[in-house]
Amino acid sequence: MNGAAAPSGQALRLQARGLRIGHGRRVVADGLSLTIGPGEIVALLGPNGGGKTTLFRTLLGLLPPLGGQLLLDGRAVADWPRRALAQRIAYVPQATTSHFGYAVLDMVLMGRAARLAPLAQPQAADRALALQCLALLGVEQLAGRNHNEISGGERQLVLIARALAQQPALLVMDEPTASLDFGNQQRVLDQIGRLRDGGMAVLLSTHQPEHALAVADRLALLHEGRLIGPGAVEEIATVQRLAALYRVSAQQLIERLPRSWSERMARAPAE
Ligand SMILES: Nc1ncnc2c1ncn2[C@@H]1O[C@H](COP(=O)(O)OP(=O)(O)OP(=O)(O)O)[C@@H](O)[C@H]1O
Repeated sequence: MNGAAAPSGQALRLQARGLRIGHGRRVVADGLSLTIGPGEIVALLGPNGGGKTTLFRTLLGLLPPLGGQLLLDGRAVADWPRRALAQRIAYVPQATTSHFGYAVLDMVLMGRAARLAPLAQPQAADRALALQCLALLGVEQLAGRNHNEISGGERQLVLIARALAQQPALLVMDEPTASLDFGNQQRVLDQIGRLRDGGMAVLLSTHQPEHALAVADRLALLHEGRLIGPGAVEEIATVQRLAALYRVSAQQLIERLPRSWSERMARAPAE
């Protein structure tokens, strides 16, 4: 990773133990345990409605855990001041339009908020960094455009640039390649790999198992309210497990996945 969006320099460890997640009294998943630390990419696969976003929002302190333990560097996430948390963790949500017609550059500058003194305005250096982050995603030409008047894929890239401008130690990305064309999917995956190489921790969800294979150091499956893993990709992604996860036959799964993926899974231990 070049210097533009280098992590803040502090090592980070996010740890969930026996976590129960959900909305109000509605439990979505229970008994979830995972740890993520510097310089690794953990990918999460799961069906629609399986609880990936709910888990991410809980890890980010945006939803209260319904049970279990959630610690950032040994301290409960709920006890971290929001500003300090925002200096450590950035979130790339699924792309949506905003009610306000912000310019793209201003959207990215919002990523600097936790790094500025309270009520301070962004400075030239913040603007330069924001532009650099847009350039990393190949969309610096959008800087002056209205955020609501760009395409869904462009918005996705801008949201990633905003998260990079935050210079987090952990980047949580909810389906970062959804709505991107083939080339931009590849460029975003390459960029995520460079962030990891630069020491950032990355937790991402995807509906494309081959993307997890391409970048993840460890893989987890969120299946019927339980977390399988995180563990080595080959250990976790067996044909049987993925077929059950997506409710297809093993044959359908193998036919649909790229050959590189099915060959790698073929080496996985049988269940
Ligand atoms: N705000 C909410 N209030 C109540 N239930 C919710 C809320 N948001 C999501 N849910 C429910 O929680 C469950 C998990 O949803 P979640 O969005 O976490 O799944 P997901 O794995 O991210 O799905 P997708 O892959 O479709 O984005 C679903 O049953 C969903 O209907």
